Amino acid sequence: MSNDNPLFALAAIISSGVHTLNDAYSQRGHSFPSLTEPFRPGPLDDDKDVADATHLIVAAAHQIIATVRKPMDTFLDYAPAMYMSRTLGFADEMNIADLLKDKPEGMHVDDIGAKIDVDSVTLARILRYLATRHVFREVAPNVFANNRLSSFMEKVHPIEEIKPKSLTLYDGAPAAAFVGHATDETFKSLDNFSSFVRDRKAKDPPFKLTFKTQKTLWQWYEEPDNQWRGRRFAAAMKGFGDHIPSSAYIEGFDWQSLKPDSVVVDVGGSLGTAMLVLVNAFPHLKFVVQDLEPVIVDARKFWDEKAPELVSSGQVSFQGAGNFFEPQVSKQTDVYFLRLVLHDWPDSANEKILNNLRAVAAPHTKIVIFDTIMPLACPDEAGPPPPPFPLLANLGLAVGGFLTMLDLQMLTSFNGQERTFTQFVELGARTGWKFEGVKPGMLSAFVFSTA
Ligand SMILES: C[S@@+](CC[C@H](N)C(=O)[O-])C[C@H]1O[C@@H](n2cnc3c(N)ncnc32)[C@H](O)[C@@H]1O
Repeated sequence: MSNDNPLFALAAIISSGVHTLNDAYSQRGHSFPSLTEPFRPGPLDDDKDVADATHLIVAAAHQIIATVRKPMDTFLDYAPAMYMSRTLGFADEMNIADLLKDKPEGMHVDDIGAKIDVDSVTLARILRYLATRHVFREVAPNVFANNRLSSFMEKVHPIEEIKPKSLTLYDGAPAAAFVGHATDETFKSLDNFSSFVRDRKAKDPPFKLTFKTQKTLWQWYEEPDNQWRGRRFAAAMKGFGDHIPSSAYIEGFDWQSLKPDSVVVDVGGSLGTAMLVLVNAFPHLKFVVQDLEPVIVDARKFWDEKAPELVSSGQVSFQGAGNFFEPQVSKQTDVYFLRLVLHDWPDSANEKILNNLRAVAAPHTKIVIFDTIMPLACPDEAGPPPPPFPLLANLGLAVGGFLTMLDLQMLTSFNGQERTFTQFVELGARTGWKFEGVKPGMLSAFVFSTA
């Protein structure tokens, strides 16, 4: 069987990847987690070899489906993908995963429907749509149970304590938080996606057009009725951040080279979760978490719980007056750190943010930017090494899938974007920052010095 043949080559990638996963788990005395059972954290969840093999399997499996399926069948799947968003959003709103928690035998739709006051026949149709796509399981006719995917949407609070729209509803529940965020404010914003893209002069993103506001998403989250949504967004961000290995932050910059008591300012830091990694690894440094005031209120609470001793010793401090479009209040800082900040804004806004930092920089100041690098779907000399034939250069759904989704999410919510390597370097050059190097990864670390 020739591996020049795309179908055989894809099948071989899947087969070899499955062997890698199986070997990795059996060497640890485990079997690969079952899709049927609820999610439990496992010893290899963050293992790099497992992640690499998984990427290849996912990229190849998706490509083999696109190859063998009749084109019309693929469009019948892709075009109505909104039902996936809507049914997931519904399951989250109705806390169905929480209702099914610890019930391996499942619940009949009559009982679920009675609990959430929804017609059981319609409910069965919704849950069957999801179960067909491996979210929930239909264990007997009209009886549904959690599986590995649906259980991952459980919230932390017991079902009887869940109150819709409460501030802490999504704390510690990143999957539910992401589902809620994507299927609520983002999904609604898509009503104006096409008109925004077709209007070449448009500055206001679909989000502003849909919600008829001049506020940014961040300012909108500060409104009393939306604060729970802002907190939900922070929970989703934290979940994403937790998937980035600590080594990415530790190795992304030569922190050890900084003198004792050097100051690192986390600009637009939200809760400052990235600083939690750095403060433990580099206790000779001081850290300041900067954001808008309401966010800093939450950040203080987060640190008071996680590491109160670092707050009382002054090693970690907070600045609520950290609007990055105003002159920077922490002047001549050693390092300004920006994680997933620049992708929220168009180039013009990024120029203001970086110019404001440049205006108060000392000659030795560095900026460290953690953001994604947008990979192309075709071979690219500036990109990562090419994957095995016939996979797409960005590994299709496995890697490019997330990044292209995030890029459109940024466009929809903020008129922001994920940027290519060259776009970052040029942005620095336009704002007085000289590119020094990049450490590529799930989040890449760009280092710039004063030009
Ligand atoms: C995508 S989040 C990234 C948060 C954090 N850096 C992280 O990686 O978890 C962007 C952050 O920018 C903050 N932000 C938005 N507008 C801001 C402004 N004008 N000044 C300072 N921070 C702002 C938001 O509150 C939010 O916490």
